[in-house]
Amino acid sequence: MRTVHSLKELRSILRNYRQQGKTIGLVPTMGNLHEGHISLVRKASEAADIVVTSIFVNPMQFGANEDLDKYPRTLQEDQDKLAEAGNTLVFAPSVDEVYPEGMARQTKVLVPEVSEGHCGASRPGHFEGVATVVAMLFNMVQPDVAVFGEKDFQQLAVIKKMVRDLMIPVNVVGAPTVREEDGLAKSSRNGYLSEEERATAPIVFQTLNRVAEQLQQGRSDFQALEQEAQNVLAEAGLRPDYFNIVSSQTLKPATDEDRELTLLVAAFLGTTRLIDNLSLSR
Ligand SMILES: Nc1ncnc2c1ncn2[C@@H]1O[C@H](COP(=O)(O)OP(=O)(O)OP(=O)(O)O)[C@@H](O)[C@H]1O
Ligand SMILES: CC(C)(CO)[C@@H](O)C(=O)[O-]
Ligand code: BAL
Repeated sequence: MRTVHSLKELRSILRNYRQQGKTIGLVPTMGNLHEGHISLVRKASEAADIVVTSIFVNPMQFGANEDLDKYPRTLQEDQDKLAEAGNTLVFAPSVDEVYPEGMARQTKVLVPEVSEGHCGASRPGHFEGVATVVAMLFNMVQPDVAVFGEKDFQQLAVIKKMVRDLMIPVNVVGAPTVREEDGLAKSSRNGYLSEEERATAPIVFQTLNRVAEQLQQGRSDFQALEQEAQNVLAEAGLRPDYFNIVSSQTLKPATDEDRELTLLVAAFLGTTRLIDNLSLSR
């Protein structure tokens, strides 16, 4: 497995693979890899001949008061895990390589409707940063297939919409959320949790499951359920950001007609912001 830092080198290696008729899979990440990321690499390697994992902590998607500076950067450990998982190439560009003119750039990718609400409301500009860098990664790597985690449900919806609207020739595939034994969704940010916070964190997935059960038992007073869920989280010591019951297709508030529902949640535990989601049919 090789690691490259420059776009020039990346393109030259990929040109070679393409000439050999190989298909290319891309797994975009911000590094500090865990089993969730590795499951995406495995999925990509089933769908394509060679797998490129990008590791880039993208400044454009972080808000001014967010954790850009403290976000864990662990390239050596990440490389070891990727080599073991059968990854072919790591692309780990510097900020200057991706943004040679700095952050005051002209061209941005906006995916308005699907970026509204949920994380889009709490993190203004976040999905603009995500869509822009993912569009750039698609142009840099020109993958046949790209794999993203369902843990970031709204992000996956934004990327799918962007690809359709801009007719980017890539097959975007979602992969299920990998969890700890107690149900907590694996996330690089779990590393910020104190021992006590880590013990509390599974309440997020437990609450998703409890609300899903109630929906399946026929409850359809969505707003009351959302409020109850927020109360449960608050009583456990979290600060809920949102708990929204939405149509899985549109991510708009659920209506009685919707059969496929997704529960989206974000909550702070201390200063750490956890997100999770659960989809159900009824
Ligand atoms: N537990 C997980 N299961 C499956 N995919 C995941 C999981 N966690 C992250 N991913 C996916 O990995 C890709 C890279 O995500 P990222 O590097 O932000 O990881 P993360 O652990 O979610 O980090 P963060 O804590 O910053 O949200 C995304 O497509 C994301 O949805
Ligand atoms: C898709 C992504 C790599 C873009 O920076 C990031 O948002 C992430 O890690 O989910
Ligand atoms: N996992 C999504 C990237 C972010 O939180 O910035």
